[in-house]
Amino acid sequence: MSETPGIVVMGASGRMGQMLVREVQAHPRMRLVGAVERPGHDWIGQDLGTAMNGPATGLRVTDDPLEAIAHAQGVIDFTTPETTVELSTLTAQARAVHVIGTTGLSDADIEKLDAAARHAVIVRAGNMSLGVNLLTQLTRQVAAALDADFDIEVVEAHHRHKVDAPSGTALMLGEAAAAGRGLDFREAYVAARDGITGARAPGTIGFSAIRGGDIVGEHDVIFAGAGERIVLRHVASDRAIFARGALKAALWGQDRMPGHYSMLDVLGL
Ligand SMILES: NC(=O)c1ccc[n+]([C@@H]2O[C@H](COP(=O)([O-])OP(=O)(O)OC[C@H]3O[C@@H](n4cnc5c(N)ncnc54)[C@H](O)[C@@H]3O)[C@@H](O)[C@H]2O)c1
Ligand SMILES: O=C(O)C1=N[C@H](C(=O)O)CCC1
Repeated sequence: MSETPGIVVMGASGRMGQMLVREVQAHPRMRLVGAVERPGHDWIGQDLGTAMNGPATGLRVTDDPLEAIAHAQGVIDFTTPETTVELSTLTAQARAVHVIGTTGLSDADIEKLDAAARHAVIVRAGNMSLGVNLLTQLTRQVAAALDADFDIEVVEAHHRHKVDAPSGTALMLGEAAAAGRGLDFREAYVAARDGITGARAPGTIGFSAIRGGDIVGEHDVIFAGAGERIVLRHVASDRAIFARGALKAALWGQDRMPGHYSMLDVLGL
């Protein structure tokens, strides 16, 4: 294992991309060796530091992931499902650890990631923060402890630019609740209610999404019974929590066998 693995940040100009660039640059045991953006983006060919309105870094932003990954040990990828799936074959060929924060992946996308993970390490989570991963474990425990008289609802809120719903975090929490209660997640899942919906079906897990302003990410798991209600809540106020989790995953993955891992593996939860 390299003492200071070379890291590529995909989607370097994005909300998470810029946060990741700063965190990797500040990390004592990592080197930033590449920054990738989509073809046609304004930043392509520019010095990364200058593009971020700071001092020059000597690293040019590229639209060629293959070139960027060639000398990297880790790739941190918070982009789009299409980009993430395409990238997974390149990271697998390069045997680089692929840390995936991208959400909105379909089942078919995840199957493709599983195939890539036969050759290299993938660490993927809809939320890379310690707090949310701990909350998934608490959610599972509470769901297991309460009987079916407590209805389970997941409510999430994010900024106005978010393109997928329910959030990756909400899905993680819902899956944990389903596992705790012994439900089939797909059968339990109810994501939209509008009009005359009829009374709440027993054994379901409902999802509601709020989008607005600059909300970083808020999640409530509600267990609503007769006469009482338990609410498990996580509030993110700084995207750095996601970036730091991703860096931890990139380091953790360096001496692992190929496989498709989660943040629970990284954090030992
Ligand atoms: N897992 C987590 O902890 C976590 C936390 C925050 C965000 N996310 C997810 O990360 C993703 C990105 O979120 P964001 O808010 O940073 O979005 P964003 O739109 O600000 O950033 C995405 C970046 O990816 C770039 N991109 C798109 N296609 C590309 C390609 N082919 N090659 C290289 N770059 C490409 C875009 O140009 C953009 O700069 C979303 O799916 C979001 O849900 C996950
Ligand atoms: O800003 C986003 O987009 C976020 N996406 C993740 C999700 O879908 O849960 C994590 C929180 C922020």
